Amino acid sequence: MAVLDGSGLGVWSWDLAETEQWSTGVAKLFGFFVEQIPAGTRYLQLVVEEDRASVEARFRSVIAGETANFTIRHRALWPDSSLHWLELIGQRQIDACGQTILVGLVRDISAEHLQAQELEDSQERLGLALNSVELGTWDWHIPSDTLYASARAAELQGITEGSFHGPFQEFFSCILPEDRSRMRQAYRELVEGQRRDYQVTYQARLQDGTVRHLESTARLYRDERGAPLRMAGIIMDITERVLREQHLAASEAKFATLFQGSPDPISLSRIRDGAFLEINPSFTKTFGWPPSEIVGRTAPEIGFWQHDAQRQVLYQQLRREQHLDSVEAQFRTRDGVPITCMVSSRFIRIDRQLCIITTFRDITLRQQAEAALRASEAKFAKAFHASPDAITISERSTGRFIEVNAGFYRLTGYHPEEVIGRTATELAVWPGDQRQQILDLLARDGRVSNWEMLGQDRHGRPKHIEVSVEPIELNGIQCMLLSARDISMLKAAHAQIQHLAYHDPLTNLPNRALLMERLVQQIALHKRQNLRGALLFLDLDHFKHINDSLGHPVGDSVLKMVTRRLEASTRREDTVARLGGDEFVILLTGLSGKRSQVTRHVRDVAEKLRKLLAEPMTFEGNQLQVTPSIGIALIPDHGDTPADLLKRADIALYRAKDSGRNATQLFRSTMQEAASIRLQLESELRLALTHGEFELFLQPQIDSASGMIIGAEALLRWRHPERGLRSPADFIEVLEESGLIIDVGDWVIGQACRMAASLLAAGLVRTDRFSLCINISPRQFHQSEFVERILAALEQTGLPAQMIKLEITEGMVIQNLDDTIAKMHRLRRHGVSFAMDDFGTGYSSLTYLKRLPVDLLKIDQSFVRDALDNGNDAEIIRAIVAMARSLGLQVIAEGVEQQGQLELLQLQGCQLYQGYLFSHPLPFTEFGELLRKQPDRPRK
Ligand SMILES: Nc1nc2c(ncn2[C@@H]2O[C@H](COP(=O)(O)O[C@H]3[C@@H](O)[C@H](n4cnc5c(=O)[nH]c(N)nc54)O[C@@H]3COP(=O)(O)O)[C@@H](O)[C@H]2O)c(=O)[nH]1
Repeated sequence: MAVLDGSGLGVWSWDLAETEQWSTGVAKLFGFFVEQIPAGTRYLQLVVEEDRASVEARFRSVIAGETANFTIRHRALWPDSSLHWLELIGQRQIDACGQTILVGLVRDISAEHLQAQELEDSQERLGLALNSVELGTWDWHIPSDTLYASARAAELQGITEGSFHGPFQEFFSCILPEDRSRMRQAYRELVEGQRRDYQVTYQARLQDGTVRHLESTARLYRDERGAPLRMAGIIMDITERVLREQHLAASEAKFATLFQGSPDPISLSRIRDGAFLEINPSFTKTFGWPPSEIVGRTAPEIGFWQHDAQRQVLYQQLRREQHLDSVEAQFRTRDGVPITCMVSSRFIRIDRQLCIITTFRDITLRQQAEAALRASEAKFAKAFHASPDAITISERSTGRFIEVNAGFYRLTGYHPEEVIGRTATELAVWPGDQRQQILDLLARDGRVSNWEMLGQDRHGRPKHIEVSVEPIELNGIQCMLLSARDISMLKAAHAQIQHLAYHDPLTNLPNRALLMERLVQQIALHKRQNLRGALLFLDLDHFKHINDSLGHPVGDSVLKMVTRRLEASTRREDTVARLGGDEFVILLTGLSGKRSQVTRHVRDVAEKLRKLLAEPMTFEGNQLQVTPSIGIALIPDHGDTPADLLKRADIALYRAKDSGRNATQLFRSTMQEAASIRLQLESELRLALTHGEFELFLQPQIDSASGMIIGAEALLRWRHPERGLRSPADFIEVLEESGLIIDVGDWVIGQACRMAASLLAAGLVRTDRFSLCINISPRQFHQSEFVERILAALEQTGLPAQMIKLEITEGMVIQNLDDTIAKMHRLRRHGVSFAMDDFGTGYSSLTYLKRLPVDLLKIDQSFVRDALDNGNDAEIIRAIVAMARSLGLQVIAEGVEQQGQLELLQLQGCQLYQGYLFSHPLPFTEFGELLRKQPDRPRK
């Protein structure tokens, strides 16, 4: 007992007969010496009042036999008022007397209790702290797979009945499958020592179906062998944070999408140093800088702003107002192109840096468009007021004038102030329903272009107007912009042109075009009505002579007189037309009856006309007589097209002329054949030129005094593939009439020059002793570039100009004397000389011969032919020779076939000659041979 007392323990016993025994130790444990405890003091009396009932209840339950052993903890208030915790560990026993007693050992557990209390307090505080941050705790005993989780942890895991005690799997059963493997992996790594801490986030699906985001952090404890023993950790609800982060991420994604996808340029720049942090693709597209060239640099560095002062002003405004909204500013692109933008800016904090986000809207094009619009409006106003045309703007519905220009005054005589507010109807500028017509056209086509109308001015004077109308909208009112041009003069001019196009200016008769139109109509009409008609093709015999000898004014008067006579003797329904020159056509229409009757009638008319025209005319006191030749074609007998009828009347006319002129001739089909043959010849000649069937023969010209060849005449030959060599006498006329003589003549000139140049080069001739005569046709000579052609041929062949002599005829000269003389002089200046061919057969006028720069006269062979028998011809030869001598000209006779003719010529003083007597025209090589045989031929 003393041992127990010494160790601070006491022994207490209580027999239920009310006797309690205390050891000294027990008394001490209650703060007394044992002798201080009065006899009969009960254990319960020393227990603090608050614990007494529970201690007693416990005793009673033991006594009642509910349990044999008991441990009771209670407080005891010591006499010094200090409170102590005691533990009574006892037992129900049966003593020797067979009585039930309670025996117990008492010890002071105040220190233990305090410790436990402190632990409890500390746990409570921890619990409170964890609860306050809503953390749950868990502790897993790994070997036994027993997990303890706080109520909060359990609640977070979706377990609602307070704290959890059970297997690990059960606790974490609510984790979504996709997170489980991550948790396992983290645990594995923890166990394997790859990581020190275990921290996983996962999602737990709660019973109501909602998902909660949780984060669990834990530590692993190992036993002394290092095997996993325990894992303890906390669970935290991070749902709000995750959702916030997700929201933030979504918002950032949205921002990034907007930033990247914005059609407007956006930049993000840092306030601290003004450096660009980011730009979007549209910025690059608009301003040209890629991010790599701009990020980290400032606007002034890259020269972004056109005016740095503007940048500073706007920055101050942004600071003041905290925003900039659609402010206009001027920038420059990477290439220095100025751009105007509307900018909007905001401050924004990114990564704890204060930045400015700015959006730009390029309005350069808009501004340009606006400027263009303003310019266009100004131009329109200028064009409106300065236009020579009358321009009006009027309301479409009412016709009221809103604006008119000065041109309107010029057109109508109305001043703008008299017009504005009034309608076209009131002013009667568009008589009738013409305005309505315009409106209808406008409704149908959307616009009116070049529409001809008849307007009138304020005095009622009619005007031909051409209008164009465009619909326009002015201040929401549908209007029309009408421009009107006075085309009265144009119309008159057009009518005049039309008249001129269809009439001959000299006689005012219908011309060929009008005749052809009328013919077309009449042919159709006659066909329908089974009528007949006739075409009389008429020309004046030798009219050219009148023109040439009496001059063009007289010729014109003759033509006018002929016109008057023709018009006077034909019906109104007939047409008298002039085709040109002295060619007239009379179209007789509406003839009925048999062909023979009509033929007779037409012949009579033609004969009457012939006689009428053949009557003398008096001009300025001089009497003149012209006779016509008339060819007749019957409609429809001689053709059903204008061209056929005209051609056949022409053929008949040709025949009338052929038969001696001053005659009328009705077309017959046999005449057509002759015309066809001529046509055939023309086409063959055309081919002959392209096929190279033409040749030049040379006929020597002789000086009878020396017997030497002093020149030659180049004469054309056609080597026909079937008909052999043909003389130009057979075809020269066709060449002339068809115009082919131009091309053939060119060939002749070129070939003659080549031949002469070749003879010269061969040393067969000398420049000063030989000239080659080339026949020139009237048509050739009258080409405007005739001189140039001759000179070109000389240049191409290198032939000295004095070696050619151009043969012209009197008729050719007389057609246009001044032009002829001018051309001859131009060629003469280059050394070309001229021979007058067939002299004596035409006018042989001394007057013009004196003016012409001719060198040689050729006596026509017709005089030479009969000179021996006909004294008259011999006399003519003598006169020509005398004339040549007096004019200082050379003279040569052609067609000399007989020695007698030559002697006569020599007797008359003509030494030079050409003719079969000496030689026929020869091919080039033979002519060369002839030259070679000359006794005194020039040496090279
Ligand atoms: N525009 C061109 N006219 C040319 C050209 N070549 C010839 N002609 C002209 O053709 C007409 C016919 O010429 P052609 O048949 O050659 O007759 C010429 C001589 O062959 C012929 N002649 C010469 N000597 C005699 C003779 O002794 N007796 C005789 N009966 N005839 C003879 O005379 C014609 C030459 O005449 P002319 O020109 O008047 O000197 C004729 O008008 C040629 O001019 C040509 O290239 N271009």
